[in-house]
Amino acid sequence: MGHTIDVYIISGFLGSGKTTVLKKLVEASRQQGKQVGVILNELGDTNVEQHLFALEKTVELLNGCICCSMQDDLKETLHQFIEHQVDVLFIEGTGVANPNEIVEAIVSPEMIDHYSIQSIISLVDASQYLDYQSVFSSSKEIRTLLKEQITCASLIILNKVDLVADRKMKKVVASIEKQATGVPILNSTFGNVEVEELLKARVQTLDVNSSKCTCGSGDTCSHHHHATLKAVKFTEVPVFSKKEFEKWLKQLPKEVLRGKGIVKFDETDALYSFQYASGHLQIEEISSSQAPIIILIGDRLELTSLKDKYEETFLHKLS
Ligand SMILES: Nc1nc2c(ncn2[C@@H]2O[C@H](COP(=O)(O)OP(=O)(O)OP(=O)(O)O)[C@@H](O)[C@H]2O)c(=O)[nH]1
Repeated sequence: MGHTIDVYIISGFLGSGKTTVLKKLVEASRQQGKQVGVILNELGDTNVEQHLFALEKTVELLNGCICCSMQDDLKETLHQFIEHQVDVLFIEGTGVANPNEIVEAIVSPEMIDHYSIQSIISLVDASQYLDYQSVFSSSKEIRTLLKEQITCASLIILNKVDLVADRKMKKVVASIEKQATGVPILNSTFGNVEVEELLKARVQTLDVNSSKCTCGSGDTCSHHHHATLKAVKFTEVPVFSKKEFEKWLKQLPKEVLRGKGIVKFDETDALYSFQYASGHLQIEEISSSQAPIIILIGDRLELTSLKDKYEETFLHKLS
């Protein structure tokens, strides 16, 4: 048997910190002299984070989820990476991906000799976890999905602990431990855990039909969770003042769980990438030639009213 490519699957709900951890993994592997491959998957048809992995062999799979509707694209991409001769491949699923389905593609007869799964790293947003688990503030689809991501993991990174008080943290940890017995859990802020822990080989033989994965109990995994989680994009983007942009984000309905994109502000000529997750906004200047865009992702989004409100707020600037 020839060269096998080590694979790491990075899973976790919307905004939990997957890309933040992926950057660390890529950097560490590069420093070890490895040829790195990256597969990025987005629900929408645009990736606003491509500038982050400009040095890597990166394939973006857009407009669907590689765990279901894009399984064929994932397989084709896996074939391509065999030709590319990379040493290590990182696969970041969408925030709504079921990692078990990605595993299945990799352990398929045609791939199994070329790839070796090292770890399924699941990010959990400690600041939102209890809300997402609650029947009062979250949908059944989200609860099921979170459970799948947690129970299929070989390592859980409990991220965003900086946003959580100690008492709440205890509840979060107890709940996760109950769902993922024996799976190591590492607390982190901005994915800051020992990189050796992230890169450790934690998957020996992977039985995708093992009872450990809640979704792998049969050969049909229903993907009803994707039906309610949607991405909406705005491509007509005005030049904002930072204040009005923040104000608009803050008033979005609670169904909007995640926002990201590229915007311009009238204070400067620069282009900015923005990330809106866990109710927090982060803005970073970027050098990119991408056109401004705003992407919102959420559960049962009322697309028409979101669009109307956007136009109502910014119409005077758009024309
Ligand atoms: N306060 C805080 N913010 C964090 C932490 N980790 C990541 N973030 C921020 O949360 C936002 C989302 O992080 P990402 O790494 O893009 O999350 P993701 O899981 O890739 O998000 P999706 O694109 O929705 O799949 C970014 O603004 C990050 O800088 C953390 O530990 N604490």
